[in-house]
Parts: sequence; C-alpha cells; structure tokens
Amino acid sequence: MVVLSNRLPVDHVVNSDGSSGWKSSPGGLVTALEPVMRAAEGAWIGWAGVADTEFEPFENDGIEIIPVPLSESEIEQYYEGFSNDTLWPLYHDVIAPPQYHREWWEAYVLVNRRFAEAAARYAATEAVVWVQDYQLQLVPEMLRELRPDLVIGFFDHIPFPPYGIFSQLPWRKQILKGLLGADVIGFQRVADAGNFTRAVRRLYGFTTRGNVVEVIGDDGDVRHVVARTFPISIDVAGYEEIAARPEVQERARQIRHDLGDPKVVMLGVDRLDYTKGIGHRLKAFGELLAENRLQVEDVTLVQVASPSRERVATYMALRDEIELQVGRLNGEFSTISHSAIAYLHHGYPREEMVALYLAADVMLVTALRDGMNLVAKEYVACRADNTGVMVLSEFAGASDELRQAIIVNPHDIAGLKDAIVTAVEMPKREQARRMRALRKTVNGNTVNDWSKSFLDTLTGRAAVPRGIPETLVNALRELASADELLIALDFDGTLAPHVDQPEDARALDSAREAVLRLIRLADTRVAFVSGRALVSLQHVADPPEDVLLTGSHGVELKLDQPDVTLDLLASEIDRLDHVTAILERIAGSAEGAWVERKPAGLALHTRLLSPAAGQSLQRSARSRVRAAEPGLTVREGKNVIEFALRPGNKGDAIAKLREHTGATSVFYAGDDVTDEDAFVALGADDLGMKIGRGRTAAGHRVRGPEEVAEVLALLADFRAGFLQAQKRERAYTGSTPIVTES
Ligand SMILES: O=P(O)(O)OC[C@H]1O[C@H](O[C@H]2O[C@H](CO)[C@@H](O)[C@H](O)[C@H]2O)[C@H](O)[C@@H](O)[C@@H]1O
Ligand SMILES: O=c1ccn([C@@H]2O[C@H](COP(=O)(O)OP(=O)(O)O)[C@@H](O)[C@H]2O)c(=O)[nH]1
Repeated sequence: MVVLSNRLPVDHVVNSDGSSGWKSSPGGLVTALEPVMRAAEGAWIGWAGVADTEFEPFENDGIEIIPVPLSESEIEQYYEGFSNDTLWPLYHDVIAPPQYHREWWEAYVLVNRRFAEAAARYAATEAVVWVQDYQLQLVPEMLRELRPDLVIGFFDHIPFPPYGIFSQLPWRKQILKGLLGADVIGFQRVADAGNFTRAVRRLYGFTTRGNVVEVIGDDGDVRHVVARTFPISIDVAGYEEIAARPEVQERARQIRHDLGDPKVVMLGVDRLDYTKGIGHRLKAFGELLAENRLQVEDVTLVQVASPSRERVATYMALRDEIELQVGRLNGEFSTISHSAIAYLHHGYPREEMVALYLAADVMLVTALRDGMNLVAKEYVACRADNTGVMVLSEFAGASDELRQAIIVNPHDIAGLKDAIVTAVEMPKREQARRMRALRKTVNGNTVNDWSKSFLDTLTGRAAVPRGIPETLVNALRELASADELLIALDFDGTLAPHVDQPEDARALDSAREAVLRLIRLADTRVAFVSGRALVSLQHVADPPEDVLLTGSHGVELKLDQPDVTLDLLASEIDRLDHVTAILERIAGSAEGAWVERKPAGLALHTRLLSPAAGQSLQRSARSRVRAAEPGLTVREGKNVIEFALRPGNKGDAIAKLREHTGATSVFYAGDDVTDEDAFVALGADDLGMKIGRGRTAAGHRVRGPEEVAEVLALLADFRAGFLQAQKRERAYTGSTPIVTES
C-alpha cells in the first residue's frame, strides 16, 4: 500500500546549534495514520515540512518515508495559499473568508501532479494507493491517468461543504473530477458524503444510487465510485496503555498540584485554528467568572493552543485575538495564587497530552466546524476510571458518535455556559454512566477498524467467512414475505463454480435443488441473468421449464415464450466480423487467450494468462477496437473484456424482469464486475448478494457457490413458511384478504 498525504508523520527541523533531525508533525491526520502505517507494509509519500530541500527515502519507526520536495513559493501558494486560505475556510463553513487566487490554483495543480507522479513511480502493479485529504484532491484522477492498474482510495479528513458554499469555488468542477478518479471516497460524516454526492449530481448530472456514483467517462464508459462515510478514530489501546503508566499518572497529579490543586481542572487542546472555537470557549468561561457562577479559586482552564500555519494572515490575526482575550481574562480574574487560564502556545508530545487528559475533570471541545476532532476521542480513551465530563460541539464530527457527551452549539454562549456549569457540577455517578457509554463507543471503532473498513471496501479483500452471516439470514426472512418475489441469479461463479472452459460450467446439485424448490412456490419466480449468449446459457444451465432467462447482459430474453432471436442488421454483422478479426489477431499473440463470438458482441477471454499479461492484452484490445470500430459498448469483467453492438447491462435485465413478473421485491446474486450493474439497480425492498471478494454495491456477501445454494435453500424455507402462514390466515379470516383503501 502507498499512502499520500501533504504531511509526513515527521517534519525536518534545523536546531539553533545548526544540527538537524526529524520531529513528529502536528495534527490528527498523522495521529490516526501513524499506527495504521506502522502495522502495514507500505510507503508514505508526503512533504517534509521545509522548503527547497530534497531528501532520499528513509525509514522512520517502521514506516518507509518518501519525501516530496516543495519550493518556498509552492509552500506559499499551494499549502498556505490554496490549501489553507482557500479550501480550509471554504470547507469549514466560511468561518473566515476564503481567498481565491488563480496563481494559487495553478500551484495546487502543479503540486498535485508531483504527488501523483511520485505515487505512480513507487506503487507496484495493481497496488492500493490511499490519498489523504483536501490538499491532494486532484491526485486520484491524475494517478488513474498515469496508472490505470492501481486501486485508488481517497479520504477527506475535513468536512465537505454544502453545495451553496462549495459552489463559490471557481475550480469546483475540476475538484470533483479529481476526486472521482478514486474508486472509493471516504468522508467523516454522513452529511459530508451527502454534500459531495449532491455536488456531483448538480455539477456533472451523474446518477447516484445510495453510496454509488455512476461516473461517465469521456469515452462513454461507466465507472462506479463508492462515496460513503468512514468515521476516523485513534489507537485506543495505545492511549490506554500510556494512561495506565505510573509515571504518566504521577505527571497528571503534578500538573494539578502546579495549578494550585483547584477543585476542577477544565482543558482545551487545539491547534490554534479559527475553526476550533477557542474564542467562544474563553468568552463563556469569562462570563461565568464575571457572574460568579464559577470561582477562580475552584476552577482553572488549561488551554493548549499548539502553533499552526503561522505564516497565514488569518492565523496570525487569530493568535493576537486569542492572546489578547486570555490576557484580559487573566488580568481581570486571576489572583496571586490562582490563574484563571493556563495558556500554552506549544505542541506537546503524546505522553504529556495523556497526562493533561488524566488531570482534567472537564474536557471542552467547542469547535465551530471540525472534520472529526481526535482530541475528544483521546480524552475518552484515557479515562479508564470512568470519571470526567466532556462538553462537545455538535459541529465536530466526533459528536455523531459521542452522544453521551454534553452536546453544545458553541455559537449559543448562554447554552455553552450552562453546559460548562452542568459539567463542573455533574455527580460522579452520572459521570460514570456517561463515560462508560462513551468508552464503549470509542472502543467499538478504533483507528484499525477505520482503516480496515475503508481498505476492505476499496479492495474488496475482506476475507469472506464461511457460512451465512446473521444479518443476511434476517434480511432473507424479511424478503420472503414479499407479495411477488423475483429471485434473479447470475450463473457462472454464482450457481456454478468457475472453470477454465466456459462450456464445462455446471450448477452445483444443491443449487439446482434449491432452484427447483423455489420455482414450485406461489408468487415466486426465478430468473438466470447471464453475460453468456442465451444458447450457451441454456446449454450449461439446462434450466427447468419455468426459469426465466436473459443472456448477453440483458440483450437476449426468454420470458415465458419460445426462444427470442436477435435481428441484426447487415451492417452490424459486418462490424462484428471486423472486430472478430482484430480480436483474433490479438488473442493469437498470447498463448491461452481466446475469442468468444456472441449474438450481439464479442468477448476476449484472458483467464489462463497472468493478471498483468491479461490486463495488458485487454488494454491493447480496447484501444485497437475503439480506433477501428468506435461506439461499441465495452464491458470489463474478471479476465474478460467484451465489445457489444448494443448497450444493455444486467441492470437493464433486472428492470425488464421486474416489469415482466410484477415483482415487488427482487433478490439478486452475482460474483462479477458486470453484476454490479444489477446491484445498483436494486431498491430499498430488494436484496443484493455478492459472491466472493471484490468491491461491490451489494448489501450482503457470501463466500462461493456452496453458500449460494445454502442461501437459496434458506430462502425457499422462509418463503414456503410465509406462504403457508398466509394461506392459513386467509382460510381463517374467510378466504380473501381484507383490502383497505387508503
Ligand atoms: O498539516 P497542518 O496544516 O499542520 O494541519 C494539521 C492537520 O489538520 C487537519 O486535521 C484533520 O484531520 C483529523 C483526523 O482525521 C480530524 O480529526 C480533524 O478534524 C481534521 O481537521 C487536516 O485535515 C490535516 O490534513 C492536517 O495535517
Ligand atoms: O500539543 C499538542 C496538541 C495536539 N496534539 C495532537 O494533535 C491531534 C489533533 O487532532 P484533532 O483531530 O483533534 O485536530 P486537528 O489538529 O487534526 O485539526 C491529536 O492527536 C492531539 O493529541 C499533540 O500531540 N500535541
């Protein structure tokens, strides 16, 4: 795996004595990704934090680091400018006004290209490349152009703005196009993913179905891009381990002592950023002191404001503002023995952070907008004794999960003050009740869970366990009570195990038996949906009389009537002959490749070749056919590329079958890339089941044809049970069911 982010986990530093070295770099992205990368084999590509310096790749704490150089002017225009003075405020609710400068955009494009080129150089064939965050939104598309073999993921660590705000961006279409180069785009919150898909619909008119965007390329080909939420987290066990160390606990006691042992220590930990709501927090605290609702002898606020983006004008102004506010409040309310606010403009190492979390009775997270806010999760992970209260802004992503915090709107200063008082006065029992629940939530989604679920979605590599998952059993039980049920099944790899020679494929006996049971049931139809030509499907599947058939990806149909023939025009037959000649030549150049002629198209099979050789053969077939006979529909499957005269896919087949049968619910099972068209055509009352590994839009997954047979048998049991019960009920209530008008 290759990870790309603007920041590396370490920054290069030159000390005052002229010596140099590497230190941990700031921010939650690094906190989250570091443990993931230490556990994974792979390289991390990013900027070393200094200008105009080239570094050779090196290893740091078990991670291979590949630095990408940036010049002084690129840092100004790409990082401080476009990333942090255009995108950052725009994506954070325009809390500060975004600046739009064309030369910043040009630098952004240039640096994104440099990152894409670095990834293209380092990634092995068919490797997974995981691009991080708003600084690199153009990389997915650039990288796909350079290396179409790669699997590309993108994770957005910050909010994705609503269309009304996003649309301000002069380069909004380019940004979306860049992102859509990824196979999976991850967001922190459901709302972010929704904002993104809405923008895609508005600006490109692409169809989105649930989490899947149908991206239509310049050549008319369709790619399915998954855009969904994956809330990021922390290395919970790592924080718990540090919090349990005696020396860290001693340090926490020392901190409280040094603060004058106040009754209550409140803590804020943020990069000094206008998104974090530090000013709102200080205002609320100041008013509580002024109104005597809190006393300076009892309550101290520790505010860590770690330095961030210090050359950006908005950040300089913020520092002045906050420090003026702190100075005023301390001047007004501190006594010789008690400071109101301990203000620390430093970045601290992790052990010191944990000691602060242990020392704090109340954690204040009052962000005006924040992608996630890992500080909130870290505080919870450290409170093993179930004490402590968190006040948490509803505008931080963490509030979606940490529901037992005291959730606040930081703009409502009166509400924020009440929340702070509630936190300060909260009885220990109530603290424990809430903290237990918070800890359970944080433990239930660690950073490993986050990366695993993202990467599993990306690569479809989740080892598919044997057996039928409980969630699938429940969904089948529900599906079995449909008024009119259609069970549509792919054949190869679903009912029949894959074999080297397509004509040798046969359905498993157990699958055949289950199908025979299903077709005997009332209000239940079974269909086979195959990419094969109908005649080939009939040969291998030997389908029972009542099974509906669709072949050639829905172009051929046999629906309760004698065979359907396809009328081809003479010109279409000429085109097929021409493409046959081209493909035969290509197949002839590689031992083990062969061409299959279909009623309305051709397929080049490469399954006996190595994956790399197969891919390269498919690429050359694609470009030569496109040049010679433009306008054919191209479909890529596992080890096969098809050229069809007429468009049509398994999604269309489902629509035709649904119409023919009047089905109110559809069950669809398939294993191949072409089955994804069918999965995205399913609706809320339907059930999609993917067979084996691979990215999918299906809601369920099983391992192989044996499990498919089990699932079909189970569905037959449930359906028979439902129909029996329905029959009994009708007999009991006097034949026909009661129909009410609405
Ligand atoms: O690299 P910097 O410019 O110094 O900024 C530090 C990082 O800030 C942002 O962090 C975000 O990621 C966190 C983890 O997902 C999330 O909890 C937080 O809400 C975000 O703001 C930024 O997104 C990173 O790229 C920066 O490295
Ligand atoms: O002095 C400091 C201040 C913060 N952090 C860490 O920086 C990260 C901040 O991440 P968060 O998601 O809260 O916000 P971001 O800074 O990424 O916007 C957390 O892991 C903090 O523990 C740190 O190590 N030292």
